Amino acid sequence: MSTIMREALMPIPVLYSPDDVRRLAAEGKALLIDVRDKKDFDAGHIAGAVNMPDIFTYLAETTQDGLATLQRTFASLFAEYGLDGKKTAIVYEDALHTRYGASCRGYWILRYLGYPSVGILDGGLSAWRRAGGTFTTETTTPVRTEFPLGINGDLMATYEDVMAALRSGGVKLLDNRDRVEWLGDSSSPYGVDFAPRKGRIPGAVWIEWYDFMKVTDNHASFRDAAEIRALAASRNLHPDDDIIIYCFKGARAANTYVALTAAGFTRLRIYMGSWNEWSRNSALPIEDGLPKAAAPYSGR
Ligand SMILES: O=S(=O)([O-])[S-]
Repeated sequence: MSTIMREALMPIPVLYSPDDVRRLAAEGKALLIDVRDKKDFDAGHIAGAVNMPDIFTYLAETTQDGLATLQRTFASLFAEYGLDGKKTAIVYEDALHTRYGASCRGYWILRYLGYPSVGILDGGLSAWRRAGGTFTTETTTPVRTEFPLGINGDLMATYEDVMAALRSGGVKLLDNRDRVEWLGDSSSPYGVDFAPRKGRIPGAVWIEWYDFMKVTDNHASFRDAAEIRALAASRNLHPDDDIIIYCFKGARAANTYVALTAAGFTRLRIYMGSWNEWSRNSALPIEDGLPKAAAPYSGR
């Protein structure tokens, strides 16, 4: 994709090309947010960027307290880093397919918190480098500001929403984790036994998150809208469907959220607690063993 994603179905820009980012930054209209680990950030980043690895590492819970903590934590971090509602927040990672969708998680969290203008560096630093973008080791000291909080609750699914979806049947569940997690051979990307149970949420269909992208010469970009719709349709997911996406902790889900939104899906939520939360609550049902290919949940 060459520049800002301009699908007619997606009027608000989400993906910003390196040129777009360079221009916005030069005009003082962007705050760049680097979601990589500190050591990677320290080794070289885009001038003016701030480092927020917590965007990727934070483990969310979707209880009332968990959501309140998530909102408080990130509103405070973003205030600390100078997000005042006027600047466009541009989130970036190494490449769209190498950090489990971390930049998309940043995008989604900012939208959930109601930030008015937020985008993702399309292709991450891989695209930036290819476009001749420069790097610096100099750090910027952000000026704390007031973060304009206004929760966009329609984007979030809680574990209770997922349970309600299992019972009512009207909502579709999309699991986009890596194959080993879907098959129940591993509980997480952090290790086979990082979480207490392996398997999947009953009735979910699976599309591995990588499949929404194409990779050429190590450079990942989202497939075009028609390909994404066709891929989704192969699992009976259609643009008007009410869909909850989950992964292990919401980053890959956010990457797929961006892909599906670009393809015209309008009723998407992310279950931000995802498998990390679900698998730790033994009262919540799982399907283990080999997938039954989205058999309906039988414990209504
Ligand atoms: O992508 S992830 O949040 O499951 S690590």
